[in-house]
Amino acid sequence: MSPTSLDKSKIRFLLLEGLHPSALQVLQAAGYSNIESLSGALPQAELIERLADVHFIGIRSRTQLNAEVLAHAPKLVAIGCFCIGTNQVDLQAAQEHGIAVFNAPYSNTRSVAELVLAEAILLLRGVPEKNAVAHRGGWLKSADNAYEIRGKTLGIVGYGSIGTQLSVLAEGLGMNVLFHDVVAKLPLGNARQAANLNELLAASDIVTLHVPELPSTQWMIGAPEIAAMKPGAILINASRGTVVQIEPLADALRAKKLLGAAVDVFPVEPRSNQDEFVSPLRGLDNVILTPHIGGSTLEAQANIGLEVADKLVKYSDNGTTTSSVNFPEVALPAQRGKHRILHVHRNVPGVMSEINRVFSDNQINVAAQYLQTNERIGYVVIDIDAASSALALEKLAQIPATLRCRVLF
Ligand SMILES: NC(=O)c1ccc[n+]([C@@H]2O[C@H](COP(=O)([O-])OP(=O)(O)OC[C@H]3O[C@@H](n4cnc5c(N)ncnc54)[C@H](O)[C@@H]3O)[C@@H](O)[C@H]2O)c1
Ligand SMILES: O=C(O)[C@H](O)COP(=O)(O)O
Repeated sequence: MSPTSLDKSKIRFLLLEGLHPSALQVLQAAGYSNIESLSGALPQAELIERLADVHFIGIRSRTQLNAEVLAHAPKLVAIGCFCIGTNQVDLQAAQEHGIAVFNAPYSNTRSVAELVLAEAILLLRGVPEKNAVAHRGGWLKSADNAYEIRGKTLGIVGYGSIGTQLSVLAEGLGMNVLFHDVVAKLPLGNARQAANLNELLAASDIVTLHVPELPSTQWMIGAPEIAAMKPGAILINASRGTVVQIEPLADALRAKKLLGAAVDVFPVEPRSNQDEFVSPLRGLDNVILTPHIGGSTLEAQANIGLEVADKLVKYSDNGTTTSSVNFPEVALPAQRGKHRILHVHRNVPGVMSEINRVFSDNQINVAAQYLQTNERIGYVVIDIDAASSALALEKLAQIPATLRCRVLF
C-alpha cells in the first residue's frame, strides 16, 4: 500500500519575522525539513510571490495576510500566528479558502503585564524625562510630580488574559484596580468593573489598554477620552496601534494634561529593524516609546514557538484543529490501517449528502467520521480503507462546495 500523504520533505514552511528557534525544532522533530526562515516581514508583492508554493506560513504581528494575499496562496493549508493578535490576518478570507489559523493566546500575557507595571512605576517617578535630561548633561533632582504606585488607581480597559494578569500583579503592589470591558467579567481580588469607559477614565491615575484590534476598538481613545482623564494621569497602550489617536495624545502630553505615556504599538510600525520609526511622539521626554516588544521576552517567544509549531504539526499530521481561531474544532485519534480524508467545505445545504454519496456510490466503507461546522464552513474528518482513499479524494474534490481536501497516512 503506497502512502498518499504529501511527502514531508515536500511540505513547505515559510517562517517570517524572526520566530524563536523552538518553532524550527518542533517542526524538524516532527520530520519537516523544507523550512525557510526569514528575520523580517515581507512586502505584499514578495509575499504573494513566495506564497505560490507554500503549505504553512508562520508570522507575527507585522505580516499582513489580507484577502488579496490569501487569494494568491493556492497551496496554503494553515497559518500560524506566533503571537496573540490575529488582526493581521483576514480570518474570513482564510476561512473561505479553507485555510486554518492558529495562534498562542496566552504565552506572552505575563511579559506584557510586567512591562506595563514597570512603565507605570517609571512614569509616576518621571524617570523617562529625568533620564533624557541626564543624557543631555542636565540634573533634574526633584520630588515634584514624583509618586509611589501604592494607593494609585489602575484603570484597565479590556479585562481579558492580559488585563486580569495585570490586575492581580497591580493589587500585589497596593494599587486599586478598576476595569472596563464590554463583557461582564468576574473581578479578581478587590478589582471592580466600572459602569462604563468614562467612569474609568475619570477615576484612574493610570489608564492601560488591553483590547484587541476590532472595528469597535478603532480609535476608541481620542481627544474626548483624553479630556475625560484626570489631570496628571498616565496612558499606556500595549494593545494595538489603531486603538489610540496619536495626535491628540501628543497634544495632551505637550500641554502637560497627562503626566506621561508609554506606547508600544503604533498605527504604522516599521516593517523591520532597518526601517525608520516615524511618530509625532518622537522627542517627547515624558513618553516611553518601545518598538512593539510587549510580548518580546525570550521566555514568551520560546513558549510561543513550541505552542504554535505544535498546533501546525498536529493539523498537518492528523487534521486536529483544536483551538484554531477560525476553524471548527475537530480532534480524532488515528486508526491503524486507515487513511484519513480532511475535507473543508462551504456550509451549504446538502453538502454532507453529496460527501456521503461519494462513499455510498463507490462502496467505500467509512470507519469514522466527525463533522464540525460554523456559520460559513464545515470541516469533516473521515477515516476510510486505505485502498479507496485516492478515488475518494478525486471524487470529493469535484464537489462544488469543496474548499480544500487532502488525505493523510
Ligand atoms: N504589545 C504587545 O506585544 C502585545 C502582546 C500581546 C497582546 N497584545 C494585544 O493585546 C490584546 C489583548 O490581549 P489579551 O490576550 O488580553 O486578549 P483577550 O482577548 O484575552 O482580552 C481582550 C478583552 O478585551 C475586551 N474587549 C473587547 N472589545 C472591547 C471594548 N470595545 N471595550 C472594552 N473591552 C473590550 C474583551 O471582552 C476581552 O475581555 C491582543 O488582542 C493583542 O492585540 C499586544
Ligand atoms: O499579538 C501579540 O501577541 C503581540 O502584539 C506581539 O506581537 P509580535 O509577535 O509581533 O511581537
